[in-house]
Amino acid sequence: MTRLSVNINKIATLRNSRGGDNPNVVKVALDCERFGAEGITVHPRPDERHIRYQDVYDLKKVVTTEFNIEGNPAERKFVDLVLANLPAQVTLVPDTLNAITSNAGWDTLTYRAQLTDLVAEFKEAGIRVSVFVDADEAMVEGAKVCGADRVELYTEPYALHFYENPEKAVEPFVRAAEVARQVGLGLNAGHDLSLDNLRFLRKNIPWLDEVSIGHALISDALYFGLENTIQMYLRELE
Ligand SMILES: CC(=O)[C@@H](O)[C@H](O)COP(=O)(O)O
Ligand SMILES: NCC(=O)COP(=O)(O)O
Repeated sequence: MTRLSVNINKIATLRNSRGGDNPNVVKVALDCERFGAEGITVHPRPDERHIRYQDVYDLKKVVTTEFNIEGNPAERKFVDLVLANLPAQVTLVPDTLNAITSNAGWDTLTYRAQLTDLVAEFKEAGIRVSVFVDADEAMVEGAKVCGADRVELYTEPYALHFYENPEKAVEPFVRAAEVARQVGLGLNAGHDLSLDNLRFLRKNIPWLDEVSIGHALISDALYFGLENTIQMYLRELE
C-alpha cells in the first residue's frame, strides 16, 4: 500500500500573501486527514516563504496521521525544530537557500560523514529518516551506508519527461527503486507528482511506501475541491 502524504506548503503560501491566518494551515491539515490523507508533509525553508517554524509546532499538536518534516539539516535551526517536534519522519533535502523549490537530491557519497551523523541524531530521537535522492543507484546505496531508513526519489525529471515517453521517464526510477529494495531501504517519492503521472509511477514501482504531493494537488483542489481532489489522488494509488 502506498500512502499519500499531502504537502501543505502552498496553503501557507496563500495564507502569507495577505499577512493574516486565512486559510488556516491547521484547519486544512485536519481536513486533509478527514478527507483521507495518510500523512501531512511540510517543508519549512529558512526564509519561511510558506510554512513557518511556528506552523510546525502548531501542526504537531493536532496531526494524527504521519507527520513528515522536510528540510535542509545544514541549518542547525532546522535540526532543532525537528528534534523539538519529533515527527514520524524527517526528510533531508539538500536545498540551496535561494532555490525556487527543491531541485536535486543528495550526493550521499560526498556528504557521507555529515549525513551519517545527522541520521544517527534523528534516529536516536526515534524519528524515521528519509534522504532525498536523485534516481541514481549509487546515491541510493550511499543513503543506506549513511544509515537512512528510507530514500525519497526526486521525481521532477520523471514528471518532466513523462508526457513525451513514460516508459523511458520511469526507467531510472524503477532501477533506483529496485536497489532501494535490495539494500533494505524504505521507498518514498515526491516532487511534481500529479494526477497525470502518479498511477504510472505506482504501477511500475508497486512497493512504493509513500508519495508526498503538494503543488499539483493543491492546484487541482482549486478546480475539484480539496475533499474530491484527495479522493482522486487516493484512487490513483489503488
Ligand atoms: C522536497 C520536495 O520536493 C518538496 O518539499 C518541494 O520542495 C516542495 O517545496 P516548495 O513547496 O517550497 O516548492
Ligand atoms: N517531497 C515532495 C513534496 O513534499 C511535495 O512536492 P510537490 O508535490 O509540491 O512538488
